[in-house]
Amino acid sequence: MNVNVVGSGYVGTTLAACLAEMGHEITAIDIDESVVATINEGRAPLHEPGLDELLAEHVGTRLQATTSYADLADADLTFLAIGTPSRSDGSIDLGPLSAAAEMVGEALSGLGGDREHLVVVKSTITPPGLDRVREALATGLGDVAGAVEFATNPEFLREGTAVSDFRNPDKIVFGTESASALATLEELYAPLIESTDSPIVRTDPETAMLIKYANNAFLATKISLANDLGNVSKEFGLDAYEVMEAVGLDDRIGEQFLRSGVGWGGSCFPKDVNALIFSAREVGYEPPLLEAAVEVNDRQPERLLALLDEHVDVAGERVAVLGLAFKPGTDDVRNSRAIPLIEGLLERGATVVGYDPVATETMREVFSDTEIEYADSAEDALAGASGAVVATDWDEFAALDSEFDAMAEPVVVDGRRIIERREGITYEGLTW
Ligand SMILES: NC(=O)c1ccc[n+]([C@@H]2O[C@H](COP(=O)([O-])OP(=O)(O)OC[C@H]3O[C@@H](n4cnc5c(N)ncnc54)[C@H](O)[C@@H]3O)[C@@H](O)[C@H]2O)c1
Ligand SMILES: O=c1ccn([C@@H]2O[C@H](COP(=O)(O)OP(=O)(O)O[C@H]3O[C@H](CO)[C@@H](O)[C@H](O)[C@H]3O)[C@@H](O)[C@H]2O)c(=O)[nH]1
Repeated sequence: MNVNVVGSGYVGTTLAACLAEMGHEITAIDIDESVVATINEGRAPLHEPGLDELLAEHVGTRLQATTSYADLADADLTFLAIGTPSRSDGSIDLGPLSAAAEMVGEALSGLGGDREHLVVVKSTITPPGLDRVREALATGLGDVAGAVEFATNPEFLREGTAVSDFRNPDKIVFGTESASALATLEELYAPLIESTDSPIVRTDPETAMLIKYANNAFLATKISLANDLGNVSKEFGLDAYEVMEAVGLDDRIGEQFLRSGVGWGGSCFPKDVNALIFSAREVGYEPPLLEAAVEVNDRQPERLLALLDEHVDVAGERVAVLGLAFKPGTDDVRNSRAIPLIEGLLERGATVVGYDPVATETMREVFSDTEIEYADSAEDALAGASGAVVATDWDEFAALDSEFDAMAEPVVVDGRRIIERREGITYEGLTW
């Protein structure tokens, strides 16, 4: 099939590359010229394992990128994979997605005769927000609004494992309004459905999106519950991981997403849980459990820093922050727990030196070189530091050993349970 993917971020680029791998002809559209140029060189515009290889293979044959919407109508369907960032009140900013929907509508307004086109929202957007996108699309389409169908197909991939998650989904959710739209999506995904046997959920566009929000809300709340229980374990002097590993053996609970520590970050959990709370309040419902999940999460960084305070007064001292990305395997620092940790250290008057294997450049957009220092290695970050705080569970941190010997005061506060306890360091963690 001939497919447009509008928006070439983590989701759009992964979708475009994986659909090309499935044999489809893909046009990736982004307003950012540098993103488009990078893709056309056969490289990913962001760090995502496996994506460079896929793009190198398919760009120039089945996949090309452009900033132009001009040829949109030549395709069978158009995905919208535009960001839906949070506003300060927790609601989502529908501006970028609505603007893109209107531009797509305008580009499709030349559709003539009996030609039909399907517009599929891949972005995460609350059910009430979908009407805004429908309206924006209809505004752009003008007279030919009837020739375009609307559907949703929420995405469940994780950053850092986006390509493998896309290739092996736990489920595929189609939110459609007609049998023909459903048939188009099933034809598009047929190679994936056949190769993976993934369950297909067929529903309406709004329910599909609530499934996405409920999924993320459940996972974020599961981690917050693990953190709440982890804090109780710590206060009892017991090992939270030993407890939760055993709890996770219950099939009804499951072993995943029980790792307690400094909390959840990223471009999705904080944004999506807050958007769900905001939308629920708008229709008159206060969701207490979701509010508590956010509150527990917001408190974890300060709990971690309090452990450091017990050992060192960091005012005027150098403190290493190991890990800047919100999780390993990505250069994304959106809502990374490293951010409140760095803010807390700066408030205490510390000189912060951050290190991350891939996320230094993205974190530089949050904290400039005048606010914090950036080191080229964990070893350099630790040298002369009077404390180290671990914000991300990169594998390489598990191998750190003699590097701690160069610290001025070897106090290591582990927010991710990744550092080996060893002689010569004072180890503190939230979980034991
Ligand atoms: N990141 C994830 O892991 C993930 C997973 C599942 C769902 N989602 C959802 O998918 C959506 C996209 O997320 P993302 O992380 O890929 O976003 P992103 O910010 O990485 O990428 C968005 C891209 O859209 C481009 N863009 C903005 N306006 C445009 C326009 N008018 N026309 C063309 N391109 C335009 C931007 O330049 C950017 O490259 C969000 O709603 C998000 O919640 C994200
Ligand atoms: O046991 C755990 C598991 C995760 N985390 C943290 O939770 C955050 C989110 O991790 P993860 O879910 O792996 O990453 P995301 O890429 O944000 O993926 C989530 O958000 C995406 C965007 O909506 C969804 O598509 C995915 O299904 C959903 O897992 C990170 O800060 C992790 O460090 C923990 O603290 N403990």
